[in-house]
Amino acid sequence: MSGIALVRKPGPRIADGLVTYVRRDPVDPELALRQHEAYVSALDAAGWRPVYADPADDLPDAPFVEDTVVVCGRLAVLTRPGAPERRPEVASVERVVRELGLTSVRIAEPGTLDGGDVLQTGATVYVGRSSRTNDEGIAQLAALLPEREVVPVGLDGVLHLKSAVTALPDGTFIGDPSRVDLPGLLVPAEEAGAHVVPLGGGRVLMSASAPATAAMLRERGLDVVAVDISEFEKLEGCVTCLSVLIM
Ligand SMILES: NC(=O)NCCC[C@H](N)C(=O)O
Repeated sequence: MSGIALVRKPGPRIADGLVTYVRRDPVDPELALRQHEAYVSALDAAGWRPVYADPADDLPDAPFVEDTVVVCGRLAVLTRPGAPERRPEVASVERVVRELGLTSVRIAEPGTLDGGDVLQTGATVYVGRSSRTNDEGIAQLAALLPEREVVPVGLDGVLHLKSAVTALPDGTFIGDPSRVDLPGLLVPAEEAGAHVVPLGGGRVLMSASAPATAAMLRERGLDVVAVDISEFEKLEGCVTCLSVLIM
């Protein structure tokens, strides 16, 4: 597999990132930076060349780049994040996607959309109706992707759709049926086991905090690469939200 991994380094204010559904735990910015480097190295080793958005050290949640852009083929849909304090993250991501030659379009007020709510699999795009993503944002995304079927999904008690469910390379959903309104879920052994980044072929990236789920997926024949992202998990981040993979 070869493509680009859009990422952004965490800054010194990472510990001030938003928390919504979890209690605030202290975050170590130095450790976060080292974990981020290892995360990027794992993507690079799997053939995803890192491209960095400009540092945004005054924006604590800026390393969670996934929320700012949804890439579908050569189209980059710049989001309008549901949390107003995250909206200034988008401009620098717009510059990068333009430099990469993607066509960029945007979600406009009063729509809100976080990329963490968007799960693409085949020709279907599932979008979580969350505290960050509203119906107007979902309608705008659907209008921007006329060749895809956009399916809204109800959520309960989680930040984003992909906090609760992702898709394995064969299209099987892995996630928590008590949190997300989707049928036929493979239930992970740990909460973080719901977060899988397909890296190409049978290889997937997962958090080191889901070892039993990793074992389960290895049993299914997948090649699991695990990375420790504890500092980002304290801020409700997961392996999916730290990058946007672009073919
Ligand atoms: N896509 C994601 O799961 N993003 C995680 C964002 C975490 C950040 N602290 C936030 O609340 O926006």
